[in-house]
Amino acid sequence: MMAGGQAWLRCGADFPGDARSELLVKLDHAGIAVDLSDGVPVGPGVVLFGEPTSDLHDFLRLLRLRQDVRTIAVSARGVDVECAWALLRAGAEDVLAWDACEEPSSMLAARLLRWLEIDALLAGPEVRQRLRGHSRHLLAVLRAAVEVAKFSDTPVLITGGTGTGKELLARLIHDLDPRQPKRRFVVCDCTTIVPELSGSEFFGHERGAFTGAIHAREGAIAQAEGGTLFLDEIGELPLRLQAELLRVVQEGTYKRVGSNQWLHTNFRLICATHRDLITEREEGRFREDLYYRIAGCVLRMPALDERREDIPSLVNTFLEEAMGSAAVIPLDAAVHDYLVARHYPGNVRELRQLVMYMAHRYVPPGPITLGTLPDTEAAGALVGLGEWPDEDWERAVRMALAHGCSLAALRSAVAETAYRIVLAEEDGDTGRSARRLKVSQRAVQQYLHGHGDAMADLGNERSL
Ligand SMILES: Nc1ncnc2c1ncn2[C@@H]1O[C@H](COP(=O)(O)OP(=O)(O)OP(=O)(O)O)[C@@H](O)[C@H]1O
Repeated sequence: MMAGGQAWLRCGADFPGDARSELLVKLDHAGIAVDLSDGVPVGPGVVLFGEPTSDLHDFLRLLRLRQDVRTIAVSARGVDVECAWALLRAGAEDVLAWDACEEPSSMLAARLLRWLEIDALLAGPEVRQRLRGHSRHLLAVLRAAVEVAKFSDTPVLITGGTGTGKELLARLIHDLDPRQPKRRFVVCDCTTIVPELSGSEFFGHERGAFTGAIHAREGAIAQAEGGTLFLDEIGELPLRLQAELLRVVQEGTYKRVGSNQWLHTNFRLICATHRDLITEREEGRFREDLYYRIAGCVLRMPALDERREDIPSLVNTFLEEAMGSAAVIPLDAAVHDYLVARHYPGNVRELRQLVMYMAHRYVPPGPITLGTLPDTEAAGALVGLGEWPDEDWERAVRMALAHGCSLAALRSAVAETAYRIVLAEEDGDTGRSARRLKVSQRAVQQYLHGHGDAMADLGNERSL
């Protein structure tokens, strides 16, 4: 028996018992321990159902809120396409019909084993010590990155704003690449490419190829042979060089500038850009054929504002880095709340610089207090408050009113959203959430209780 790990299984009363038993035997043979309890699922798992009821959809929606859960929904009989899409939208990662598959239990075991392998890598130091954060958005990207690194050599396109960690992610994909022996990770910044040198940075050149080419030189493509070529800011590459790069990616051949000899090459290509290449393509600034060659797998690094729950652990990481100690220095509650709520146009890089500055101003002992923040931050905080509620807020309220929403329903929708956001950002800690929401801890617990009940009910096989 091979070591597989643990998965969960929930089974509706209308799913055939013999199929369920067959699956349990298969998972056992694959080395997967199965959690059949009524508790809240953790990790990868399977929900077996006869009819796609609204309870099933609610169950999937609740699971989707948990970043560590991935679900395959399996119907006893064929599901129509519309129903399959609805289940995917609700939160399932895959939908199968038991009676339409040749070996459904083998398929499920193989998929769960793959997910368990990815989760084990995600939890390992190679990933966790480099890219900090545990938000749903970040974990989804990391999972996809681990999968493409380990199980394919597809070209990867990483998109996202400045400072979101695109280069960090590219290096991770290179390091997880199982190809042996390990070759180089070569970075080529497309903003620094000089078109007049005909891409000599990429292709290399022969001696005398252009004025100033005193010696022959290897380009980035030759240096990346057998390894990874990381083309940063690919959206800035001039159109003429895009055509030359296309041939390299398509045919695996290139010529050094000033040479007639075709050379063969083989490397993993990872590109990054802060631009929207689809718009660039539509507006004629980026070649469509090149886009499809480089975008085998597109990974979007989320902005820090989309994953505020990662801010406390990033702050700790940067404080440790700045102070050279593993001891966690407590943040004053006001500093914590300010850092979590602040807007970060420069994303993680901006947060890192801010924390580095605070570490340098901090005088121990005791927590880090508001006075440690740069003076410019206080001015920014006031501007932020003055601008709220803003146009987006008004538009949302107007829409809700236009749909006939009552004031009571609006109030409860706002409260519901605020509870959800703060609980996610505070990792479910009711004390900290209560403090931020300025309500009693009991109120937060009651909110959770209402939702927890739904989760427990839906986790119960009798209710499916
Ligand atoms: N998840 C993370 N955990 C720890 N540090 C991070 C994380 N994401 C980004 N950083 C840090 O933020 C900084 C910017 O990261 P990186 O250079 O990878 O971003 P980028 O998206 O490539 O930026 P740019 O587009 O401006 O080149 C680096 O100091 C990096 O270490």
